[in-house]
Amino acid sequence: MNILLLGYGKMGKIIGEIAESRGHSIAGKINIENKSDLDLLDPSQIDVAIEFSQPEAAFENISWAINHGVPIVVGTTGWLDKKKEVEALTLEKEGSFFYASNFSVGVNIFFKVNELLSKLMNETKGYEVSIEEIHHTAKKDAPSGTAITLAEGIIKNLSEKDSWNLAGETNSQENSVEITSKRIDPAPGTHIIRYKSEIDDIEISHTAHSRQGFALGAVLVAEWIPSKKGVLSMDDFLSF
Ligand SMILES: NC(=O)C1=CN([C@@H]2O[C@H](COP(=O)(O)OP(=O)(O)OC[C@H]3O[C@@H](n4cnc5c(N)ncnc54)[C@H](O)[C@@H]3O)[C@@H](O)[C@H]2O)C=CC1
Ligand SMILES: O=C(O)C1=N[C@H](C(=O)O)C[C@H](O)C1
Repeated sequence: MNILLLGYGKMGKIIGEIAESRGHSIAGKINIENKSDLDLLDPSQIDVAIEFSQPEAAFENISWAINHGVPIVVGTTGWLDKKKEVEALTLEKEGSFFYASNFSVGVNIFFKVNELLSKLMNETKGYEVSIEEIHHTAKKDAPSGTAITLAEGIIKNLSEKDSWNLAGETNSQENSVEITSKRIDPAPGTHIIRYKSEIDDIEISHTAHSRQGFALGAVLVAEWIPSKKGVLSMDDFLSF
């Protein structure tokens, strides 16, 4: 396949290496400095775009791909206020748009464990839930996209919670899941869910040892997406 990399930073570089090692070609490597090169590309020669850039850039890149009929796999976090707009554009243009806050298989298993635990905790009184995420200091958004997905999984199942907030924010309320974001180098991504009570604590965590799992997941989805249409997610891709 011919793969366009929208964003060629830490993630884009690893994704490019994995894609080439699996026999794919790189149609272009777009960064902030050369983003006008997008206009020089022939979209009909691109099988799929993989977007790992930064929060302010994602919407424009995604719109470019959908408007040019290029299926797009998006890993950038921190732009979700525009997701509904992207979904509407995807349906209007009959395009293919895939977003995941986290492409690693391990984290997607962790998402399921989080949902199961929150269902069990909904039947149990006396525990207060919270989320902690730890990432490298170059990360631009907080909380992480993964922490938001975890909070959404809890809110879906725990009847006493209907929102989330960042620790220290003034909108903190009893019905809100508190998320603490820590920035410590070189952490590629750690997420911890805690249920605390006077009697005991229950804790589950996922720790990425490198960016390899995120990058491989994005390439595997890119190989899968060209024959698919619509607004897609890890639930469509994974069989569990
Ligand atoms: N969903 C997932 O599994 C994962 C998501 N991420 C997310 O991916 C994004 C990128 O992460 P990193 O590679 O670590 O960041 P990075 O800062 O190393 O790279 C971002 C790159 O985007 C480029 N960029 C800026 N504006 C652009 C534009 N208009 N068009 C194209 N490229 C542009 C920058 O030049 C930079 O090279 C972040 O939002 C991060 O949270 C990171 C790891 C896993
Ligand atoms: O910025 C990162 O590095 C990561 N971002 C994603 C997120 O915001 O959840 C995924 C992963 O944790 C690494």
